[in-house]
Amino acid sequence: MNVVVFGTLPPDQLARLQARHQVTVTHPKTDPAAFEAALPQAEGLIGASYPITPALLDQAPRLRVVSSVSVGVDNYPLAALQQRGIVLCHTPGVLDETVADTVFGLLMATSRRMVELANLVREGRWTKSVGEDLYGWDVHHKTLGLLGFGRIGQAIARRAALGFGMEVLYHARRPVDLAAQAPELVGKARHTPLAELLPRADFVVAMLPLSDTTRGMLNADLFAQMKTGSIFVNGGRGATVDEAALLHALDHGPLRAAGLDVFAKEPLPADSPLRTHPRVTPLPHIGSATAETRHAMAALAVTNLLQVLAGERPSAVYDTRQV
Ligand SMILES: NC(=O)C1=CN([C@@H]2O[C@H](COP(=O)(O)OP(=O)(O)OC[C@H]3O[C@@H](n4cnc5c(N)ncnc54)[C@H](OP(=O)(O)O)[C@@H]3O)[C@@H](O)[C@H]2O)C=CC1
Ligand SMILES: O=CC(=O)O
Repeated sequence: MNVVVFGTLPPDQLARLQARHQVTVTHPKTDPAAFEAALPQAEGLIGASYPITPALLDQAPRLRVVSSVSVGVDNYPLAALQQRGIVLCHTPGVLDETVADTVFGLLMATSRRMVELANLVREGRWTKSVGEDLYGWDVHHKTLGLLGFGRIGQAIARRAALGFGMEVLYHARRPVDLAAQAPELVGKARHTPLAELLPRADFVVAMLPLSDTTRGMLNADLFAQMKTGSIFVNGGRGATVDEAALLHALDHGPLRAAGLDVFAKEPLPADSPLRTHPRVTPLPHIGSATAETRHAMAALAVTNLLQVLAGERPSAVYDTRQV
């Protein structure tokens, strides 16, 4: 069958596809015409970081499966896929611990001002012991408020509660049955209404998917409810945050600082104030970007695609009826 890769796969994973199917590798960000030219024959699509629109699906009448090399599915038109009976696969689970490491690292780097102080050393400004003006703030034994308590949120909670002695409050639409899903967090993480979580948390970490229900969810009202001097970290999706409201909360309170791995527009535009804000630690969307984890994601995405084209149930299918 005809498989179209959009983006790059590791050579061994590309070879798995080529052993079974006719494969066309395209790079739609730099050559959208070549990608679109391959769509009419495509039975499978595999790739990441490129929005697949209903108009693109219209050009792919033979398409049976879209396999994303990501866990987030906000680049895909869920209703249009559902209507056309096209299976959507993604990569849950294999990246949880790596993303949790990144997000917790970003939280620590932001609170302890590590990037700012590393720059001080690099720029030859380390001339004496740092004074009060450059002190950071403790992380251990503080209160963490998690927005989103799924696979990755729970992995962050384990680091916070079991490693750093933090109290963990979380917000999700439904409480999680900890005894069944995360017994190590029983008594250590608590489903908490936002009205209680936001004023109590020293660190608010958003680990939310982007959907119709979360777009712009972190708005001026929510930032205004956060504790004075708290730190906001976003590891989910940039568009869950109203960035103007975030900047206002940094400049006029209550936020002390923010650590951001994701932005409403990526790469971050040159004129975004978040790029140079002195109390923002920005990262270029590197949550899962380790050699091991990116390879595991590609391998799972290839497995998913091969399974669907073989008429089997894929290892990780996304239910496109979800919101
Ligand atoms: N920075 C990076 O590199 C990475 C970012 N991500 C992002 O992280 C997201 C989360 O991944 P993962 O943990 O695997 O996803 P899960 O689906 O396991 O968890 C999602 C969590 O968000 C909650 N949630 C969803 N909608 C709402 C809502 N409207 N209000 C409150 N809570 C909500 C869910 O609970 P409930 O449904 O009960 O509300 C659940 O707790 C991904 O979708 C992706 O966008 C993922 C990997 C890497
Ligand atoms: O942002 C990364 C993902 O896997 O989703």
